[in-house]
Amino acid sequence: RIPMFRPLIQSWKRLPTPVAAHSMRSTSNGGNCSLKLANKVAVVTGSTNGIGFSIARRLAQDGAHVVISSRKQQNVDRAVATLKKEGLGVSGTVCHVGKAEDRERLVATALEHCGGVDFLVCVAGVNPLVGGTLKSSEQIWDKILGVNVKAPALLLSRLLPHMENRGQGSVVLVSSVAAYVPVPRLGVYNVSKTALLGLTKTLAVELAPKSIRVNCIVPGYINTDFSQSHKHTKPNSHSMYPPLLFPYRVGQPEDCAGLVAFLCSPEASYITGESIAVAGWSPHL
Ligand SMILES: NC(=O)c1ccc[n+]([C@@H]2O[C@H](COP(=O)([O-])OP(=O)(O)OC[C@H]3O[C@@H](n4cnc5c(N)ncnc54)[C@H](O)[C@@H]3O)[C@@H](O)[C@H]2O)c1
Repeated sequence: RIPMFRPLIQSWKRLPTPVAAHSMRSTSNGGNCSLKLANKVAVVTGSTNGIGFSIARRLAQDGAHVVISSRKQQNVDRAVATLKKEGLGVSGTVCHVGKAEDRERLVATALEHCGGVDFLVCVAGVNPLVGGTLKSSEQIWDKILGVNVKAPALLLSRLLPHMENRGQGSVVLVSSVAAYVPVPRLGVYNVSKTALLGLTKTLAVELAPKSIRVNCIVPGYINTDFSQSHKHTKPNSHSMYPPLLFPYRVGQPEDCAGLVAFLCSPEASYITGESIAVAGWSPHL
């Protein structure tokens, strides 16, 4: 009825209903057939450490083949070896997401090993400067926006034809609560993570006709190397940060991984354009 929504409605008709999603789980196809992401392929950027590694492990535990990537070969080798030892289906390649040739190699690796891609999870993110927005050089702006915002969109544009071929797909971006409550001295980083909320909404609308869902997770303080190096931004250590509702514990990478696994699963087949906080806190309060 409303022309703007017609492509969305048409594409939703092609998404599996909850009943169809349930029957997908009982499809018999190899040893992992009972796992909800069996026969699926996931590309995860920034996945040799921290939140990305935990997401890679969880998607693989749920039956997906996961293509691991980050900037250094030795880190990729270590992450792949660790997960293979756990009996999980993973492969890997070096990919600095800010480099076009690395993004091409990541796409090529996924296609070579797996023949297609169902999920893209963009975890890689940087904050090379602790300082105010207006004190940031053009180089800093380019680096932070290039890696955190532009790279997920450019990588997805290369993967899109291969995701479309699979019939349906799921993309998950990784923002930060700094998008809702700017952390003082993380100026441009705050801006980049806010931009990801907008990118999520725009891509969700643009890709719905292709049956690809786009959602965003919004971590709070999660215990990783990255957060250790930004300790001064920890909640409750700064009066401007919103109070945690679960002050007795710190967020763990696995808290993010569980949500990503859900967003990629058939159970989330009617969810798109959402940004969900994993923060022991909610921006809706
Ligand atoms: N840890 C937190 O408290 C927290 C909170 C909010 C958001 N985040 C976001 O979560 C994401 C992951 O953070 P983390 O805490 O797991 O960090 P981490 O430092 O533990 O891991 C980051 C991973 O990204 C990789 N990486 C960094 N730059 C890259 C690049 N240019 N190309 C490819 N890979 C790259 C690293 O090699 C590493 O594997 C980031 O986008 C970060 O902004 C983290």
